[in-house]
Amino acid sequence: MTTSAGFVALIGEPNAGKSTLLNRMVGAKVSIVTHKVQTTRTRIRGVAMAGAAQIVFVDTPGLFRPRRRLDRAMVAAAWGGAADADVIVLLIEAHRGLTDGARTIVESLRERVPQGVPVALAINKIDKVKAEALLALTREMNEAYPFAKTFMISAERGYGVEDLRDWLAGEMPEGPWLYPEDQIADLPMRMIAAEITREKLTLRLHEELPYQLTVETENWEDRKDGSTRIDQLIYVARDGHKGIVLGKGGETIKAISQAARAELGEFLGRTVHLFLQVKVRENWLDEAERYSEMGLDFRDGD
Ligand SMILES: Nc1nc2c(ncn2[C@@H]2O[C@H](COP(=O)(O)OP(=O)(O)OP(=O)(O)O)[C@@H](O)[C@H]2O)c(=O)[nH]1
Repeated sequence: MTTSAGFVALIGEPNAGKSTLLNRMVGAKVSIVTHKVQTTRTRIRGVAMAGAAQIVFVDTPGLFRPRRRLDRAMVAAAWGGAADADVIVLLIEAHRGLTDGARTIVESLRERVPQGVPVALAINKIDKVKAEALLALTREMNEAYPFAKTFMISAERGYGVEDLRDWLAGEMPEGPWLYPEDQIADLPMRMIAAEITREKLTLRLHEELPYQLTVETENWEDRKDGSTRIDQLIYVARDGHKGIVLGKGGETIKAISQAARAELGEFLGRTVHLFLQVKVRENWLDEAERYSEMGLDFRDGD
């Protein structure tokens, strides 16, 4: 059997459905889906098998106009992933069409994609629009960029996802697999656990706050009785935020902890004891160490 393996970068505006698509192709929840935008901070990878081909997905943070330093690091990470990939998939939303944001990404594709790297277009959320609209959008997009192929999909419902995966499989360069077949994600479990807690925080807290906090898994202990103890630290930027995260009488943090523990337990298939601690770290947004833990490059003076 001739094996093949390679990297696929999924790019698109925040909320395009990258995480949903990745989860579907990989078949396990490694990337976090929420209704809020800009939730993906780290370059989360998943590995899908299609016949003799191994497809390693790089799920990039949403590409948007960078303002703050953290935003800029996220965008740099997103393009970093795309530049290393064998294939790039641009995901857009069918009902939103060629938005200003999508146009900006297309312009960047022209500038940044190395020669010979195919870019496929995946028009997602086709469950939201009529067929005529799709044809017009396909034409418009292909006039804007020479896409190697166009797919119409619904990541949520699974339409067209298999076609996309099979095509990607065919594009993978010949070579040995990069990961053992049974290993679905190379993302360290600690990071996944931190992402799950951060998702619960994002869902529970409002507006600005979630972007100013980060979660780290400090300790992981698989116990003999079949349970796992996980200790995590939640860093907030201000003293006032700590009170918000804890809530009255600790109600908020308790609810977050319960939700995260339940999901972690389901994910790991074992009983989880989760211990959360909130710490104020005024300058965490400017600390290099926090960035590398999120898998991002910290550029001083940016
Ligand atoms: N109707 C519909 N909704 C979808 C589809 N795919 C994804 N969604 C929804 O779109 C929202 C955003 O999806 P995500 O997968 O989190 O998007 P993302 O591109 O990873 O977003 P960021 O992490 O912010 O970059 C979620 O509420 C999904 O349920 C689809 O095919 N149809």
